[in-house]
Amino acid sequence: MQRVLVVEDSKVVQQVLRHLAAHYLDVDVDFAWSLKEGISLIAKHEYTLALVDLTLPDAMNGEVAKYTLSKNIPTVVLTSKIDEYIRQQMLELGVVDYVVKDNRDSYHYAIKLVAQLLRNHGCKALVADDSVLSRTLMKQMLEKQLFEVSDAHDGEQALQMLKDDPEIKLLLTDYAMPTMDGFELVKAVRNFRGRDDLAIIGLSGAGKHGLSARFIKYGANDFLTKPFMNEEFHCRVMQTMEQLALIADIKESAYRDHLTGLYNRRYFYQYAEKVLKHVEQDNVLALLDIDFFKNINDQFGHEAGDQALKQVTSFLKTKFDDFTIARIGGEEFAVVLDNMGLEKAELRLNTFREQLAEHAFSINGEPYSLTMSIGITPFSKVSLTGAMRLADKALYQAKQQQRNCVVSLQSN
Ligand SMILES: Nc1nc2c(ncn2[C@@H]2O[C@H](COP(=O)(O)OP(=O)(O)OP(=O)(O)O)[C@@H](O)[C@H]2O)c(=O)[nH]1
Repeated sequence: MQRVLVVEDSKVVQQVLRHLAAHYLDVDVDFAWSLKEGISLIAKHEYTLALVDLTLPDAMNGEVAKYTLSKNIPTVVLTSKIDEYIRQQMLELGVVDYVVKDNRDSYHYAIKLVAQLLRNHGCKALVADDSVLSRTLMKQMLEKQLFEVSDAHDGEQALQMLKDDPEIKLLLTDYAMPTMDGFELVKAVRNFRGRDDLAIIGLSGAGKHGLSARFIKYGANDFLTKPFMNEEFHCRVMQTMEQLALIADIKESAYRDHLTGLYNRRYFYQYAEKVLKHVEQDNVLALLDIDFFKNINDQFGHEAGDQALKQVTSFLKTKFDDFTIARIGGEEFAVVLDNMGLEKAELRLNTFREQLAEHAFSINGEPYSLTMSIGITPFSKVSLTGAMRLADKALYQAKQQQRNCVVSLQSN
């Protein structure tokens, strides 16, 4: 679990940071007022990252940053003033970045920077450059931003590494390289890794006009001219990774059902097609539908119906957390039980059905019981449309029988 330490002596600033951290950071955050308090927290916990004020009443000369860095905690510094001397001092210390506290947005920027660094943590990056010096420098800079970095000495090697490791999320590539230059590399990589999946930043020496535009046309997200300032490198990488994260968020929300947070019908169809294509083993498709759900809406109102749907979702999640669950209709859910034969799946779903019927749900604070009818079918050998048709037919039969039962159907 990631953990962040914030050391800030101003009451107002700490309050603002607490508020922003609660909103943007999904990790444990500890706050300290002084170097002394910071030291005692560091003795107790392991920190992924520290955000510290450069001057504190008991540490006027950046001692807090020196201390966190000496404990190998990547550190972002907050400073109320900046000049070339302070800047150099901080770069020499090895801080990840500094944020000047000169306007209201500074704190917002600082916390968003921490959020991005936490996302970088363990994320894989690749540097492709034929110059050892340049490669080593960029590797170090990326490592400071918490990436897990590997490097390649030319385009061909980089391409192979990207083919072998789909977990690489950032590529920094020089233009001039033997065997395959930066343009060829970007073009080749974009054939199998989209902009939403891999961020690319192109690099080249100064004075090569037009390279930036060509890099971007071939599919790079951004461009840097060498030599670059530490801060420029840092900002470009951060911004590019932030865009990648935003796209991932948009994609994720397009695949989620707003009310329950489960996957939606669109995701379910794409996922199920993938399972069909790639998995040889037995899979079972189950369609689960709440019985007489309309009664809840009619009796207690739509809001209460929504609450019931959320409660059923939580119940489903506790019982099928190893499997993909989707809400594919109003009160209809689908579960793919992959790697499970029909008999075992039927047993498991029957147990679930009994447990659900005995569970005390709550509507407007009053206990309420629910049941579900379930239709299941194996679907390794039939098409998804065929499987959906069969599972739907089985569910219909379950509704026609006594409800609160599992019906299984197989294709001939
Ligand atoms: N509150 C709420 N109700 C929904 C939502 N989506 C669908 N419904 C309601 O779910 C009810 C489904 O009713 P029916 O199709 O008659 O099914 P049922 O009452 O569960 O009866 P059986 O399925 O035959 O057991 C309708 O009243 C819909 O308005 C939703 O997101 N929230």
